[in-house]
Amino acid sequence: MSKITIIGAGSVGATIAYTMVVNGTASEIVMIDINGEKSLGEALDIRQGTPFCAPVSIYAGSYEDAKDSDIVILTSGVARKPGQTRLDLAQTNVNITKTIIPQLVKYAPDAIYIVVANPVDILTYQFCKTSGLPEHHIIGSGTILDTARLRSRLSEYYNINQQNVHAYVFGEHGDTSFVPWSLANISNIPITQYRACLKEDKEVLSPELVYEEVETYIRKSGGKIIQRKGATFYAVAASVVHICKCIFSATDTTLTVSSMMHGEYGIEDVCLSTLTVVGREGIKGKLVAPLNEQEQALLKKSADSLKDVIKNLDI
Ligand SMILES: NC(=O)C1=CN([C@@H]2O[C@H](COP(=O)(O)OP(=O)(O)OC[C@H]3O[C@@H](n4cnc5c(N)ncnc54)[C@H](O)[C@@H]3O)[C@@H](O)[C@H]2O)C=CC1
Ligand SMILES: CC(=O)C(=O)O
Repeated sequence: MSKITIIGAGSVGATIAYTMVVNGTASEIVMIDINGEKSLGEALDIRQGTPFCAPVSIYAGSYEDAKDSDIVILTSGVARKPGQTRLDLAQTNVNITKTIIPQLVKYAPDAIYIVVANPVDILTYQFCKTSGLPEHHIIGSGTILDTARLRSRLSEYYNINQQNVHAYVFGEHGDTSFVPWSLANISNIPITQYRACLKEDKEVLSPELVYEEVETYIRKSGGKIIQRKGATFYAVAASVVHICKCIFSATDTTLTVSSMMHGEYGIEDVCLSTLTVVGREGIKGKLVAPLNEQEQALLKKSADSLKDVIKNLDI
């Protein structure tokens, strides 16, 4: 038996719920939204497809229904408008989260929390600082989505299975994110050497991969999708459901998710994404993977940029 509560039944919350039902991720899913009609409608629509899925109870509820949840997912908030940065959203969504935290802490004090609403690193920090819950139970989805975008882009470029691509996006889920290319490899071959190892396909891969272009593509992906269809929700839903699966499977898994820094890479008192081990109890630890000097400086820059935002917020 596994119970998940989703706060916010908008595009992201509803798509997470749907993805979970189709994947059989949980046996009970509660959807809570300030707009009760919306959560009722979404839960009903998803429920009517359940005869074709693994048994699941999915319903719209109130905070009381979050009781005994294993995982609570926070997607409530205002979404980015075209042209708006994630940080522009900060105080608005901090204020929304402020009203929600006391109710969640009251009914689901033992749950593992996954923060998805933006700006995700700031809201994860707010959750850590103000909820009183253990930090290892608070996970921001962070750059798991950016990492998925990177892996899918590299797999397209090299025409290779995404699962063979091991590359990560670190830092803020936002404009100061970056790829530590020194860690990136395909099937254990450092990415810088991979092209030279290819025998037949080199000509279809020209021009050569330009790392900066890939990073820009990743950073701009969310904004470009929002411009085209108004919101992003499929890839983030797949990413969040993957985090839940890692938790339920109790198999320790490395993910780039956001959590409180405590001196790793000399950074503290801010939440951002580095390689993190996630297991049944939430965050099990962080891997301080070796970064070169330039990468360490980029991580520090990302942390400083988040701290600059935090100091101007009323959390
Ligand atoms: N971390 C990530 O990788 C991603 C984060 N997001 C973020 O997720 C959030 C949700 O995005 P969408 O679902 O597209 O937005 P949406 O506008 O479709 O849904 C937000 C939902 O939150 C609800 N809500 C607002 N205030 C609430 C409150 N006080 N209590 C309960 N529910 C409340 C609204 O009624 C609405 O149904 C946004 O902040 C967005 O930027 C979106 C995509 C990726
Ligand atoms: C909306 C957002 O944060 C993203 O798609 O990256």
